[in-house]
Amino acid sequence: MKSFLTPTLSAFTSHLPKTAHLGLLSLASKSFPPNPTIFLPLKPTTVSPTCSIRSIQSRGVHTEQLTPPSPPGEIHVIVGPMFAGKTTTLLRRIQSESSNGRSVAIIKSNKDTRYGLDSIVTHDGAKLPCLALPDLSSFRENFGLDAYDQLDVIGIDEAQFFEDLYDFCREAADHDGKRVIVAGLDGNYLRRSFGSVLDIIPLADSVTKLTARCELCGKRAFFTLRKTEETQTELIGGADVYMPVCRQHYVSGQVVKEAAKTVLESQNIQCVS
Ligand SMILES: Nc1ncnc2c1ncn2[C@@H]1O[C@H](COP(=O)(O)OP(=O)(O)O)[C@@H](O)[C@H]1O
Ligand SMILES: Cc1cn([C@H]2C[C@H](O)[C@@H](COP(=O)(O)O)O2)c(=O)[nH]c1=O
Ligand SMILES: [Zn+2]
Repeated sequence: MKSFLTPTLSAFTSHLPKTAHLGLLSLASKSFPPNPTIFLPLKPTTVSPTCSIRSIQSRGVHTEQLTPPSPPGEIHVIVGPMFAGKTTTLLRRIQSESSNGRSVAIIKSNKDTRYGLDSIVTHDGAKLPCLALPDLSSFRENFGLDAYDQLDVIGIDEAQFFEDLYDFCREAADHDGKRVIVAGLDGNYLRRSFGSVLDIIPLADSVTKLTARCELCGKRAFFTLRKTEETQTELIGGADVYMPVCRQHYVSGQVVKEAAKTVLESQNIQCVS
């Protein structure tokens, strides 16, 4: 049977290097040499159509539906507890893409104000410039429509804070041909799915789950224990509020927290009565 998905239009061009977005790239290269070389925009090569637009139309098929998008992009997801090296891994991959001559940009949530809004910073202090945004849908406009078109790779840090993660990643990779590298927490302090990070797993080319070291025994840590009493899901903080723990110490840590809560509550009741 003949497939309707056979390439038909010259828009199926080879995946070519694009002009770098010099603004961000030159900023980035200050922190991460070597500087990528200048790109010469190459002439797109075309694939001979196997059937014309008219022949498709004459079969009563909407051409817009068949108009091929940009060459397919990719989605790579990096998850794990806090202190596992997610941001470090994201920075390294972005740095490597940039060194290979690709135009890159990094987005983080503007909810995380720990290190200012113009850079993403690891727990070790390594950093790269970024755009801090309330949502991902505002990225194209903030970044500039032309600059967006030239972009090859988009890094997203603190992905758990973006509600529109799924739609953005799907559009950027499937339609706009971008390579999207996403880093975020898969689980919150209660080990429940956090934001939309797990929702994008079915969209992903690759998923990397990193581990930290348990702060109490040094074994591999898969979870993040909140050390404080707060119960809201989103609570910005670092080692002052959270620690990475193994399964055994997550369970015992929660037991200790529950016991402390019970004691405090009973003391409050005694004080009031
Ligand atoms: N309990 C901890 N407190 C502070 N820093 C830590 C702790 N455990 C590990 N680190 C440091 O944090 C680094 C990872 O930082 P980062 O890439 O920002 O992690 P993530 O983005 O996963 O939170 C590790 O290489 C280590 O040096
Ligand atoms: C577990 C957990 C974390 N957060 C916050 C705390 C930090 O601001 C970020 C995670 O940063 P990292 O780069 O992964 O170290 O998320 C939260 O709001 N709620 C939680 O349950
Ligand atoms: Zn442990």
